Amino acid sequence: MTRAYPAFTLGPVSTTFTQGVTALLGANGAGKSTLMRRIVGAESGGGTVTDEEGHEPSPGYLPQDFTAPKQLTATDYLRFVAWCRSTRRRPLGRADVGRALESVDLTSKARSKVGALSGGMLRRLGVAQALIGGSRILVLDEPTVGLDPIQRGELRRLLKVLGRTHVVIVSTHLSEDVAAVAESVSVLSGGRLVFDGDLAGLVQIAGRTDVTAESVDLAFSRVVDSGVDA
Ligand SMILES: Nc1ncnc2c1ncn2[C@@H]1O[C@H](COP(=O)(O)OP(=O)(O)OP(=O)(O)O)[C@@H](O)[C@H]1O
Repeated sequence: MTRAYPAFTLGPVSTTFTQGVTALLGANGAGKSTLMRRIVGAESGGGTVTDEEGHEPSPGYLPQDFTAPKQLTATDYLRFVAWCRSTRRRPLGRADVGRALESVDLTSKARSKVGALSGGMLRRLGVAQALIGGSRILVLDEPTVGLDPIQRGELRRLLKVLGRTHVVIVSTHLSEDVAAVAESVSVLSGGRLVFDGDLAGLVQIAGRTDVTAESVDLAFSRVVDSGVDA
């Protein structure tokens, strides 16, 4: 797929995402959010995105600038999301909201106002809204950014759990996130895919077998410097 802005071009990017967590790694401005918006259909451009049956998917999406109305309770907000995503064939309601809150470990905050949630909880609420509708594909744009180490740890654990049942595509520029949660990595540089494979294959590029933030950093620098398309 492609997307051209006046001063930036994404792609052509051709890749396949599978069940588990794939980290989309890249420096600021590498094109991660643009690629994610193309995947979820929030941005037009060249090429197509299809699921395994060849249909256009409707992934659950956590945008980078996720917010929710502060005066609503977590439940009321999610019920509104469920109502928006309901179709005649598939009405969504109370049970779907309950399941989404449980999945992100926010059941105890169901009646709390959005404005009273911590940054980490708000981000988990963002993941909960992405789960409403039951898509197997989750596209999460920098879900750990701005969180403190404890909140980041909680979110990483959540991503790992979701990766057991979903195709989770998560963008980050933190090599710690990649080392902690990803099975696969797609590295973007200047709008081009310069690595696409499993985490062990990425660190091998730096001559390493250990998966740590340091080995990921080293390999990331190598693939970005080489600039060879994946
Ligand atoms: N709507 C737009 N119109 C014009 N240019 C855009 C638009 N959106 C993004 N860009 C440009 O495309 C490039 C890639 O942006 P993008 O937000 O996809 O990168 P990113 O890797 O997600 O960066 P970050 O990590 O900082 O969020 C940037 O140079 C940005 O200025």
